[in-house]
Amino acid sequence: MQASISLSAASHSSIVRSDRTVEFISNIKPVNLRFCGLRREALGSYALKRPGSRLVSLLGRRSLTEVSASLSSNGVSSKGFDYDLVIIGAGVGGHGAALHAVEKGMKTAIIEGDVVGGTCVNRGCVPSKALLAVSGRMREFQNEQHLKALGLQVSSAGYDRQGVANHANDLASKIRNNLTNSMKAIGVDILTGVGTVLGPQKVKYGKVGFSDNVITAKNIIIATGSVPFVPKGIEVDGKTVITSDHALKLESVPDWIAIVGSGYIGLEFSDVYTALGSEVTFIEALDQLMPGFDPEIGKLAQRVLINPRKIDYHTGVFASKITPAKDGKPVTIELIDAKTKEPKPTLEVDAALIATGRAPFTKGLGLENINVETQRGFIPVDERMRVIDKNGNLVPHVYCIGDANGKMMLAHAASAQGISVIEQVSGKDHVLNHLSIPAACFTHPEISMVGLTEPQAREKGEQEGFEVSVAKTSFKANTKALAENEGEGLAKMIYRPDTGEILGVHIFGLHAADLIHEASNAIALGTCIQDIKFAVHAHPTLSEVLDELFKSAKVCGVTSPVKEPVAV
Ligand SMILES: Cc1cc2nc3c(=O)[nH]c(=O)nc-3n(C[C@H](O)[C@H](O)[C@H](O)COP(=O)(O)OP(=O)(O)OC[C@H]3O[C@@H](n4cnc5c(N)ncnc54)[C@H](O)[C@@H]3O)c2cc1C
Ligand SMILES: NC(=O)c1ccc[n+]([C@@H]2O[C@H](COP(=O)([O-])OP(=O)(O)OC[C@H]3O[C@@H](n4cnc5c(N)ncnc54)[C@H](O)[C@@H]3O)[C@@H](O)[C@H]2O)c1
Repeated sequence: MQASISLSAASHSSIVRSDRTVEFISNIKPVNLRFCGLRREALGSYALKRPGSRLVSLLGRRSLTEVSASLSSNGVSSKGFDYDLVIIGAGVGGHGAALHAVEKGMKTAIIEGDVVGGTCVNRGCVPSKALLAVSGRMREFQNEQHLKALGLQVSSAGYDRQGVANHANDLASKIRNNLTNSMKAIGVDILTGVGTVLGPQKVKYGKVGFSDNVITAKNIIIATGSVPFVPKGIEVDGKTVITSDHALKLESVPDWIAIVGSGYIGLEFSDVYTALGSEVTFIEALDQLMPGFDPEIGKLAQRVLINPRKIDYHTGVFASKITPAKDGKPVTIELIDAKTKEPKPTLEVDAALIATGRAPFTKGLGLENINVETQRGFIPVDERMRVIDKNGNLVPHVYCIGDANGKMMLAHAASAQGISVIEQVSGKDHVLNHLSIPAACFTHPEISMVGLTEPQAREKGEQEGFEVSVAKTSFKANTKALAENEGEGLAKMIYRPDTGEILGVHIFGLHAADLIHEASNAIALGTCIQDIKFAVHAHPTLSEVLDELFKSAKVCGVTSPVKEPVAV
């Protein structure tokens, strides 16, 4: 990206928060702009033409000179402190908090003990989605019936394992660089080493074996994330018994792999491995596969994502001991019944992927210095991410966000929690509604959800004395889905018929991960069904699945507040 003349390099880039915004900056070019010179007038005139843009909101509040000055430096710290904010951990949570803090004028530092980007960028969302992009195409190219229905002929589908692995690795490097540059450009101090809390406003950091640096900060955010959880008795060798950290490198594609745990990681990797030719055996401790999903969606997902594929499964069993392959012997998996603890027949497979959840990473953090005890490893926080000590009191000026607090182990939740904390420390009370945060599993087709499942909603309804209704629509009636020959899918909304409040939405089908946002935004903004049902959707699009869903809900006897018509 190029620097501007009237705005400094730092200030120009400071507007960059995501790839989309980078594009937006580049898109300014046609409006009176000669790169690499983003002239003041150009920026001003563009800003006026695009109401609602980030530039307009910045320029609307302050003069361009002020914006330029404040954006080109990383704030000035409050009196008596080295920084306004120190963040421990430069994963997506820490990154989201850092960017928002600088925008709010805070002098900010972020401490990272390993590589910038944390789990999501280096060992999670990013490389896994690169592998899933490949598995989606392989699946399509191998599906003769599907191709025939579209009138297509593909002679044969194949892949180069190292090429696929490189795609995942290259994507992670690219996003890691973007993340690092976005912080450097706005002057966030990226400090290298392990961070340890010395007190509510004091942190040390440094490389092991070197002398420590002590810094003070008005506020501290702990954002140290998580690592794979490996149950007792399971020996990981990184080759034949692996976690997602190893699997993402795709060093091999085993003929037969057991996946222990059928949550997000297990399910996404089953999609990757079966598309690349492996046979999969699921081992799941609970009585059903995908126990975290809405049961009806889970059932449909099993019918489409499990049963027709080379996948078998054992539910209600624990993997009590797993021994890696050695001296020509296969991987052995000893199983016990999850309830009775009776031994079950031992499995012998080529490899095993352990996908049994994640453990918070709080080692060496110095929590004892602020009188904090973890709970099952997680750092206890209240609804504002304020850390709670072992006596139940709030630790002043210390917050914890992301996987380390265990509220919702998702990348965008970590980042949203970080932004929420910054809002609070800059004087605006803010509580994040976790029931409005969407989640998605990127299988083919995808699964997405927001809010409560049907059983959770019914339980809440019983406790609080309200009725619960369910509306459903199928992808089979959607023109766009049928044009793509992808009519297998269901959208389901759980709602209150008395008020029109949306309690939860679950989608299984093509691009479900993108479709969920209309519902999650409605929940976040408190939009009721009787209002959203009049919103117009372009035809033919998959979004009409949700349009149908909203229209098919039966909200009784409620009228929304009358809104003044908006003149256009
Ligand atoms: C295979 C896989 C796929 C995933 N896919 C998705 C997905 O598609 N969508 C989604 O929303 N989520 C996904 N997740 C979950 C997502 O990756 C996490 O929720 C997210 O990374 C959490 O962010 P965080 O900032 O809390 O922690 P992390 O990303 O784990 O970052 C924490 C950082 O802190 C550093 N650190 C730790 N201790 C210290 C210390 N004492 N001093 C200095 N630095 C320290 C670590 O090195 C790390 O860089 C996936 C996870 C996995 C494993
Ligand atoms: N697309 C996404 O958003 C995405 C993708 C991957 C991971 N993640 C996040 O990463 C986290 C970890 O994912 P995950 O799939 O490892 O965890 P998970 O909690 O989603 O699923 C773990 C599964 O393993 C089972 N299990 C636990 N111990 C077992 C044992 N000894 N034997 C047999 N089964 C056992 C559990 O019953 C559960 O079904 C999740 O919280 C998720 O939010 C998100």
